[in-house]
Amino acid sequence: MNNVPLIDISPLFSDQREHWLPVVDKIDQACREIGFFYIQGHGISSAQLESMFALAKTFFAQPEELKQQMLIANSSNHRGWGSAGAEQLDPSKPSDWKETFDMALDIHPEHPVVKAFPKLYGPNQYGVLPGFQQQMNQHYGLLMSVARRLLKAMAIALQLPDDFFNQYFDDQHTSVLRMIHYPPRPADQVVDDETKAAGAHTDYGCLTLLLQDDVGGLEVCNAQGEWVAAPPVKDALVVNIGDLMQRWTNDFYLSTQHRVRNLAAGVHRYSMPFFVEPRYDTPVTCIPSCITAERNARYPLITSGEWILSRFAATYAYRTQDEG
Ligand SMILES: O=C(O)CCC(=O)C(=O)O
Ligand SMILES: [Fe+2]
Repeated sequence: MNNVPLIDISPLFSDQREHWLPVVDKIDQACREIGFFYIQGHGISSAQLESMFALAKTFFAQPEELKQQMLIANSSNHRGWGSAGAEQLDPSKPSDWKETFDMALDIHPEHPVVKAFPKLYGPNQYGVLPGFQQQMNQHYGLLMSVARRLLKAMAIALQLPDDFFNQYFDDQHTSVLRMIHYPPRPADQVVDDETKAAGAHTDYGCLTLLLQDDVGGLEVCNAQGEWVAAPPVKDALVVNIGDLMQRWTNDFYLSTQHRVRNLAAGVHRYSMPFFVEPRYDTPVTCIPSCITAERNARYPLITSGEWILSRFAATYAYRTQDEG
């Protein structure tokens, strides 16, 4: 597959199962062949998406000292603001140049689930921007309802009960809404052809729903190892499979590498990935329909939370320091 397919998911709003099935097939095919697809007809309005870009611009334009008060490194559960350059280990080889903001379900520090798993659950850090908390939470809810339809479609495709995945997305799921700002690099940074705005990686969780602005630069590595552009499509979201879903499906659904090309001088880019991740104690073990005559189960049982934390530890220096 040398392009990222576009799927109209509006039939997933029907309560008649036969309307779902053609869309289920398209999603299933995209997940197996490239692990990436665009969705249209997802029900989130153009005005809502525009308002989120406006919010991101206002948020990241706040003074540095206000953003410092929401520093993600001060959060035990990975919420808040991360500065551009925080992960800059070798200044002669500039890597990702982006600032970020992460939020998820906000759970009181005294709640038992926070006591049990303090690295994934707990409060958000929103700062002081008026209306910010409310708007982020509203958008989080809208994205989660799109994700639930996709998870149901995948359950149908994989011959599971309709709510198989959604049962793990109750009031303790760990999905994260992230806003990203790629600012222009400082003039003294030396960049070469290999420098990317976001280096090649796979996502950790089940699915990612990405909203990107109209700058472009997102690229996806297809099964033949070729980098394919995933340019902005107005009002569409880009959906991709993450490592946890690849593992759950015994490598039938592909968690595909992707990256963002380095930006032209002076250009700002904004994007918003929504990382769809189930509750911590979700048992992830090979789905029966993904065991075939040619393919035994490839991975032992793991909980979603253990998996996500192991991937975090490999990525964020500030987390590994205190984890030894
Ligand atoms: O900014 C983008 O378009 C992609 C971001 C991404 O892949 C990620 O944050 O995982
Ligand atoms: Fe990603």
